[in-house]
Amino acid sequence: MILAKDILFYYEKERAIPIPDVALQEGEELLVLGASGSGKTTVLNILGGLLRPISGVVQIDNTSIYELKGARLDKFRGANIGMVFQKPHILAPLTVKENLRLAQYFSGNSDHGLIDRLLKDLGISHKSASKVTALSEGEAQRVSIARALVNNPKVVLADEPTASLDDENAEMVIHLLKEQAKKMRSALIIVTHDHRVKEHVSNQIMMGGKR
Ligand SMILES: Nc1ncnc2c1ncn2[C@@H]1O[C@H](COP(=O)(O)OP(=O)(O)OP(=O)(O)O)[C@@H](O)[C@H]1O
Repeated sequence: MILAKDILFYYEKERAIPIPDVALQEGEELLVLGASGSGKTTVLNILGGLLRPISGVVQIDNTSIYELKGARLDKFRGANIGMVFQKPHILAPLTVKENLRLAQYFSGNSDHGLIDRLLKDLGISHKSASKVTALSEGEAQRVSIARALVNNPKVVLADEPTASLDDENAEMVIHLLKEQAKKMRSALIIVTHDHRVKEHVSNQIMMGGKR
């Protein structure tokens, strides 16, 4: 489902960032832990097709994503990879539902029933016509989860999804992320330094090599 192997990456040649090999099947989960600056965001961006490695392979569903160029890579990403960030990346002038429809539109997907199902499962159906500026942080992060899942992706990648949330919302967001990824049989990778997440995902690796 997602495989990363023998990745070499650096921003400056003399300081390579060690990138762990990853191999997850559908429905499996992985937590990548590490101190600030250890390279967690870097690894997630490499896995998500946003940052081309110097060498090595990233395969999603048997496609070597960095063999795809430009628009083909963008299209593949939209259809197969869902991303959740620390702060929700959703478009402020649009409503919740418009944001989700737009994400589907860019992937040529018109499964509007899935949008309704996700909003219901995530407990935000009543916010579907709200502008995203009118949402609480926990609600906005639930919209981000819906947006990440709206194209039924093979892989969901979450970068510090709980960092700006209080304990109650952090717990809910992790629970919902796991539950929805499992329901779609998506592989789920969360990178974080938030220790509240540790007890929720047993498959863990530490950036820098410790396990
Ligand atoms: N665009 C860049 N150019 C040069 N160096 C960078 C760039 N982005 C990140 N770095 C450096 O690469 C290293 C890894 O950064 P990265 O953001 O992946 O770490 P992180 O573990 O996600 O950190 P944090 O938990 O603080 O977000 C850091 O030393 C950082 O300063």
